[in-house]
Amino acid sequence: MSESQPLASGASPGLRPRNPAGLRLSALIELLNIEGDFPDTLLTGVSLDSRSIRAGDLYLALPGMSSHGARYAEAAIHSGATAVLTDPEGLELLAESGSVTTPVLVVSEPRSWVGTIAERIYRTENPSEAPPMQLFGVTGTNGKTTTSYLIRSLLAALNRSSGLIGTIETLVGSQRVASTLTTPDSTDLHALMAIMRENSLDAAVMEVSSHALTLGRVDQVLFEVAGFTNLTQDHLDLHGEMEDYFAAKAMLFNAEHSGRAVITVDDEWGQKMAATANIPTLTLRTTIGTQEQDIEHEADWWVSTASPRELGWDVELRSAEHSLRFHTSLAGEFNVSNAALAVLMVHASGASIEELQAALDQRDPLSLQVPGRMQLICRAPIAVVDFAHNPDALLRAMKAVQPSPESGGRLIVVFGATGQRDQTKRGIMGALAANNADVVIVTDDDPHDEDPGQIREQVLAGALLALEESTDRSTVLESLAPRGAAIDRAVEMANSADTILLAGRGHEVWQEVQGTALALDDREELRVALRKYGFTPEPVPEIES
Ligand SMILES: CC(=O)N[C@H]1[C@@H](OP(=O)(O)OP(=O)(O)OC[C@H]2O[C@@H](n3ccc(=O)[nH]c3=O)[C@H](O)[C@@H]2O)O[C@H](CO)[C@@H](O)[C@@H]1O[C@H](C)C(=O)N[C@@H](C)C(=O)N[C@H](CCC(=O)O)C(=O)O
Ligand SMILES: Nc1ncnc2c1ncn2[C@@H]1O[C@H](COP(=O)(O)OP(=O)(O)OP(=O)(O)O)[C@@H](O)[C@H]1O
Repeated sequence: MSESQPLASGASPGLRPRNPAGLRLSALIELLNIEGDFPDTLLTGVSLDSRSIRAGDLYLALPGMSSHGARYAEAAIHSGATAVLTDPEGLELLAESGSVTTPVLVVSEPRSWVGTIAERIYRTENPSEAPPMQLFGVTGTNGKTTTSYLIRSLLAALNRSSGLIGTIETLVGSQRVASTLTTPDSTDLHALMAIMRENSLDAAVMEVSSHALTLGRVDQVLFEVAGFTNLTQDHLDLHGEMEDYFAAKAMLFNAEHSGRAVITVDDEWGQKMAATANIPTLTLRTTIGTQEQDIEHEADWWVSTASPRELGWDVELRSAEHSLRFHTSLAGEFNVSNAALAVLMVHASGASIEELQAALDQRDPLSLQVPGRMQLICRAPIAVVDFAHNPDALLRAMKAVQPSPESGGRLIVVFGATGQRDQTKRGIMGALAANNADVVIVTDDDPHDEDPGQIREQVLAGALLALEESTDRSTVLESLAPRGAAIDRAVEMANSADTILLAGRGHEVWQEVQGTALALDDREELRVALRKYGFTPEPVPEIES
């Protein structure tokens, strides 16, 4: 690859509100209930990352997993921080360096104060100029991004403006910033919400990751409606066990964080989530074709029919009293679930059935392209780029594009696994691919600092084991890197009846290898290869990522 750039790890969106109320240092000392005799000053911003500090900010020097923020206090002060809040370990580090001259406040658990402090500093000075917004929070292993885009589009069809905070991008009024995290740090999040209020947006739609819930990134954020998609294996590097992963997600369905919930109860985790939630909850069953007699009060709403139309679906969503019909252009049964959840979350926020039905009929708001999510790049062969990067998503994406036996086409899958993340999913994904595709090309995803060859070996080992155990599969297995070469190989092997699925990277345009970001966009690599072998890709959408 010719293009590369150093990674801006921990970089924040860096956007700030115009008129934050700020917080006096004396008021902060009172809030924290600590001693401190410093000249008073108004803190006008706050960050826990020295690289995004501005003049007049409070720098939060927190302990992290790889370092302690106190090590960056000098840089923060150089950038204009007027005070530092840290823990006793941070104080020791500052004393060792001896160069910090600004007021230093010390509490035992500074992380638990981040949300409160950020919320206070970024409160809008004159609330009448910034009316409150409705907040929507979506959590779950898969489907957060897609559901968030669908909610935003449905709100627009109801003439309600909204901002978006998620994996792909942050949309604030007319500004669009590429995201580095799914849910930003609490300090950035409160700043973004303040900007959205200043822009008089009616609502904000946000993805809430389990990392965010665990690390307190959504502290002091009260969602009007929280939604749950599903829970399947991922992120066990952080959470260890599925039970802990569940417990992290469950924090959202608590009165401290949310007013109401819509919970998909297709699997046992969803049912457990609904049983655990201590807020008013609507439950949703999205297994296609569920009938009223099957459901026996197990869910408030269910998908009674979903009929394929082109690549998407015509859907009927029912409750004991009501029904809603909608169309979505999104491929894959899982997108019926995402669309149904989006519709019910907007309903739970106050939109009536009649209003919703009119908007769904007149504006077709659930038909859109989410960048890198089941994105159709070519029709012959069918070539799709998808963000599936965990076992459940990969299986569902393969099922969604599986050629019919009559077509005579094969399914060719290209994917890899991320380095320095949940290693246990690698072999599982290899086995799933071997059992569901005709050709599997194992390649690199984001290896981060791990040896990419070793990651490929682990994926391949799972695939080989699955084939050994199978009596009737003759899947072709290849391992090829770099990723561009694997994509080229997939297209070289394809004929126009085949289907190619590039899974794992979706909208991503940089591949992280040993601290360097290499330019790599699956969609572009695929288009280049398709043209090279004489196929015709679809036109490139106006905004792709
Ligand atoms: C595992 C994890 O979430 N780590 C996050 C965490 O890092 P950390 O607390 O361990 O921080 P550290 O690197 O030890 O540094 C200590 C402190 O020094 C600060 N620092 C560090 C360097 C510097 O130059 N200046 C500076 O001030 C850091 O901001 C931090 O406060 O706090 C940092 C600052 O808030 C985050 O940037 C960092 O996210 C990293 C980049 C990350 O990749 N996180 C991913 C795994 C993540 O959060 N993903 C989820 C879910 C994605 C999904 O669902 O697929 C997400 O919401 O994005
Ligand atoms: N409801 C769903 N159930 C299972 N898989 C899904 C669902 N929705 C989407 N997927 C799959 O998961 C991939 C990621 O989808 P999406 O970006 O909407 O989820 P996400 O929760 O935001 O993911 P991440 O947290 O990794 O950003 C999709 O590309 C698709 O393969």
